[in-house]
Amino acid sequence: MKIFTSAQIHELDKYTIEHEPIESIDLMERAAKAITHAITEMWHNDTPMVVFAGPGNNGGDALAVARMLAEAGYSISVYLFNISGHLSEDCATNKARLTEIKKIKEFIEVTQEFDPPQLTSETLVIDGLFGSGINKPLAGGFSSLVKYINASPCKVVSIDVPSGLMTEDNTYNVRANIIRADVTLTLQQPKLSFLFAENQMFTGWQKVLDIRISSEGIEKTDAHYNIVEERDVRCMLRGRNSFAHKGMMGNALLIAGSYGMGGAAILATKACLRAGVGKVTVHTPKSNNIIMQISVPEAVILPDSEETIFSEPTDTEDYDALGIGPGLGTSETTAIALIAQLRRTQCPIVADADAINILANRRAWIQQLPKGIILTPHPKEFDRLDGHSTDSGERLAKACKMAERIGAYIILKGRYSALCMPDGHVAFNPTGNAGMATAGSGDVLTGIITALLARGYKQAEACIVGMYLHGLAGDIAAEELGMESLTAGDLITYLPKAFKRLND
Ligand SMILES: NC(=O)C1=CN([C@@H]2O[C@H](COP(=O)(O)OP(=O)(O)OC[C@H]3O[C@@H](n4cnc5c(N)ncnc54)[C@H](O)[C@@H]3O)[C@@H](O)[C@H]2O)[C@@H](O)CC1
Ligand SMILES: Nc1ncnc2c1ncn2[C@@H]1O[C@H](COP(=O)(O)OP(=O)(O)O)[C@@H](O)[C@H]1O
Ligand SMILES: [K+]
Repeated sequence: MKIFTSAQIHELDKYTIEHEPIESIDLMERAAKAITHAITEMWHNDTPMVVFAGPGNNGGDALAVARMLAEAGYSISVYLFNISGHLSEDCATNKARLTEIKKIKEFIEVTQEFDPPQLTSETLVIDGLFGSGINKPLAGGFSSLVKYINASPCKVVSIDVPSGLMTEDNTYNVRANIIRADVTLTLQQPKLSFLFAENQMFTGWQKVLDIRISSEGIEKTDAHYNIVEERDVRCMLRGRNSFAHKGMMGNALLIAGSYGMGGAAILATKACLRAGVGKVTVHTPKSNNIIMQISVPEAVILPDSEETIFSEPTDTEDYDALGIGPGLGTSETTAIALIAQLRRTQCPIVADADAINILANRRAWIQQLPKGIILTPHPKEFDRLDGHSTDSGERLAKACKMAERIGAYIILKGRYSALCMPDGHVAFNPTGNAGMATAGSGDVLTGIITALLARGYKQAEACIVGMYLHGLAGDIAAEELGMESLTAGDLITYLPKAFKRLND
């Protein structure tokens, strides 16, 4: 699913109006119907409702929704903020339509002074102050109103966007002046900023309402941001030839584990095998040899000459992919070996965890990484690599720049892991859940992506399929076990079911 910027949303609106064709006011009516329907499904008609409408089309939506709810028997008070004396055309039309009907409890047009109504825990506030047209942080009277609503015990449903939240970049926004909604009913597609962890407190529960924006327009518009969908992943999955033998299914090399962190190597190795690789070899310190042999008898172990750390690069000629980093440690010897390893490796690489931490301590090296390398940092690891970011938006922008600059695929891990590609595009992964916030989950992802690379998936596909399968395994595990007790090992156990669900 493409995620458009507010400028693109505005253009697509216009495209739909021209090409469907549909009058602008009728498109607003369609949106309002969808919003009203969603509200009536969630709140009974004995809920007292207060609508706050702004001067633009978000306010227009709110006025149309107020009319529809009043006609459905809800008790509605409406405050329309017309401070500058100018309403958008469709907002003005909806004001006229609203004032024609008798069923509204009260309609107040605020032009100067505003005496806020009491908002009790029974009240539902419908927030239609500002939507995708906001162009600067809220201030003055609007910020006071937002603070008043946020401090009240009422429930809040926001139309399209919580008022005050920018659809993309909130780095310089004033967080106290953004509505904290319980529910956000967003039109057509989630906005980019909804995918960032720190904005969940503003959007609350999100529901996307289809308002039938021109599919032709959507098709024609290139989006930098996409949310991966199951059908995309199904198309990318490779089948198994019935004559397949292990030599055809990829030969993977993992370099992982140090003394005390052998578990990371075990998790990555097991995940690699469960992701369908033909053969996996694990280069790990001597002290892990027996542990590995016992834990993963399917793997070949290549013990390092050192007892407790990775110290010498391996020849990669025979391998189809390298996964490096889980539990590796960051000692000086390991750092030198890692850099030598990256320098001599010819096959596709995924570098995670301590491999990233080592690079963060030697930033000059980042520029020399092999083209097409996959890096899988969590937010802290990325900050170590590229400096502190104020928020997820800034971090994503930096990751995109780095991916372009060094020709890498960077997966910024999180609720919606973001794959930043060298061509500037970003794919967000929708699967996964909070049960996966447990040590070792990332090692499992590294194992999966290494396997897919070894099986011949191109970098972008390996990342997209890998992220999706990893999250889906977590979702199926959570369906059966609940989130609380989930461990990284469960992700491996449920990987077969994830594959099966996608293959069926
Ligand atoms: N395809 C779509 O997405 C559709 C969008 N519609 C609605 O239209 C909305 C967008 O409407 P608009 O583009 O009119 O924008 P908004 O209604 O979000 O706000 C625009 C108005 O707010 C003013 N403004 C912006 N930032 C401000 C600030 N910080 N302080 C004070 N005033 C500020 C602008 O000057 C303008 O008057 C969407 O959010 C949605 O609710 C629907 O009506 C129909 C279809
Ligand atoms: N709340 C969540 N929702 C979805 N996925 C999550 C969530 N928390 C963690 N994950 C996933 O789990 C993995 C955690 O990786 P990471 O932080 O590197 O863990 P570790 O270093 O312990 O292996 C990432 O792939 C991330 O996307
Ligand atoms: K809003």
